[in-house]
Amino acid sequence: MTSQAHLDLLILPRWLVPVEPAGVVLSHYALGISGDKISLIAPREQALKHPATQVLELRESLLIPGLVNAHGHAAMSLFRGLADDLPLHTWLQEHIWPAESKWVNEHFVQDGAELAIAEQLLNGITCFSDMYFYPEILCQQVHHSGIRAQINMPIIDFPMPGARDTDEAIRQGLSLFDDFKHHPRIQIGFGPHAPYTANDENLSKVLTLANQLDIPIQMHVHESAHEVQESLDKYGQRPLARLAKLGLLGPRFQAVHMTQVNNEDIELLVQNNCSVIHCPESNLKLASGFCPVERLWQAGVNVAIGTDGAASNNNLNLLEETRTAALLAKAVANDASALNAHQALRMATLNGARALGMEELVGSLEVGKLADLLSVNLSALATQPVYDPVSQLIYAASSEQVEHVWVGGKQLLANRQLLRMNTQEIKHKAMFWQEKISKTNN
Ligand SMILES: CSC[C@H]1O[C@@H](n2cnc3c(O)ncnc32)[C@H](O)[C@@H]1O
Ligand SMILES: [Zn+2]
Repeated sequence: MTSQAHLDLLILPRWLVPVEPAGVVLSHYALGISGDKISLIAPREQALKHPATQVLELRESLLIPGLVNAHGHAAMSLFRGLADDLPLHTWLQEHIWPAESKWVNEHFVQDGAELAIAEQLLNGITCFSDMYFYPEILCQQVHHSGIRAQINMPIIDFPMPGARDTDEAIRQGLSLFDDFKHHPRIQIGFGPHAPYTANDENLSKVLTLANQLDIPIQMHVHESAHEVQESLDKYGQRPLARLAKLGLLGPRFQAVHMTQVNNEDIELLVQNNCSVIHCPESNLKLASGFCPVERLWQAGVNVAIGTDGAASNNNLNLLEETRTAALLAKAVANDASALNAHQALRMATLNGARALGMEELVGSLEVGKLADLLSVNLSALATQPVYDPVSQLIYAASSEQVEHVWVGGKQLLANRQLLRMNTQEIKHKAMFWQEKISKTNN
């Protein structure tokens, strides 16, 4: 587990959980970073023989791969708390879509994305996937903040902020791809919103281009029973079966939500090697339904975790989301052994990276992978004593215990301080939007 490169940083945590191999907890190991990559994982005493520019001793901390938030709508953080306690369709059609058509512009997306990126870094998220209007603005924010992201070009059958129609949105997606195809931390994908907002013709166009460019497709699918019934009435098919017939399903297809799942759906997901992105808190809050995580996992489907937007969650806290996923999986499967703590951590890291097509780059602590990682300080009373640090992380820790975060070897959070972002400024901008939106909404 070593290479001969000079170490820019040697981290000495109390525990190191690489995630791959599965279930391993290394005690008194060290991790070395050279440039943007992990170049050493070795027992502490052996690692200390390597010269390093900087050595960081973390006596009571756990080092893990960066958390991957596999689905969200970053800019919607500015709508956090605007419309609560509503079912999905009322929330979306009577509150969120009207608010978006009124408020969403480049400035909104810039300020909302900044707020979301800061919150995500504070919560140990090193990579996120997003689907929202003005994706070019989000790309700029990702570039400046240092975080990693997959940014999916939104496609929807009606006019949306920033694009008059689908053809314009697709053209913008192609130019975004051109602008960012060599960026070290940004990957572009397509984000057709949902089966009920994308017609066959537009989906076929997206598919052709995604195949040509070899880029992913992320879509809300089977989020509610209502969606499935509407599709049966209109097309005589469940949405997933319709997407399969159109040829959309494949290893680059990310089905977000999947709360309505029968055996034929599982068969389609397995045959096509699709990923499912589970958003338990959004599904609970909007009363959308329950994703059968254990059945999917047992069938061999790659299941990752997403927060969804802060307007339906209402935070971007992947550690909390993972805990909810672990607890909910047990209740849904009626089996306390479903989704154990180690599997839950894998879902929040390596499975997320795999869903986004980044498995070769990030998602686990392995020599040669990019140095996307975080330390969690387990010294708090709430995480004592430590029999198994992964159990403490998933079932007991708060994200306030996330202490340091690195993306591509660059430290972005140090002792809970954001190094490249100004939290006061971000807060003031959020308050400005809240005042502006409240004034006309009341
Ligand atoms: C095409 S940009 C994204 C679009 O999706 C909306 N949205 C946010 N959360 C959800 C959800 O859980 N289901 C369906 N649509 C959602 C968002 O408001 C944008 O309009
Ligand atoms: Zn969503």
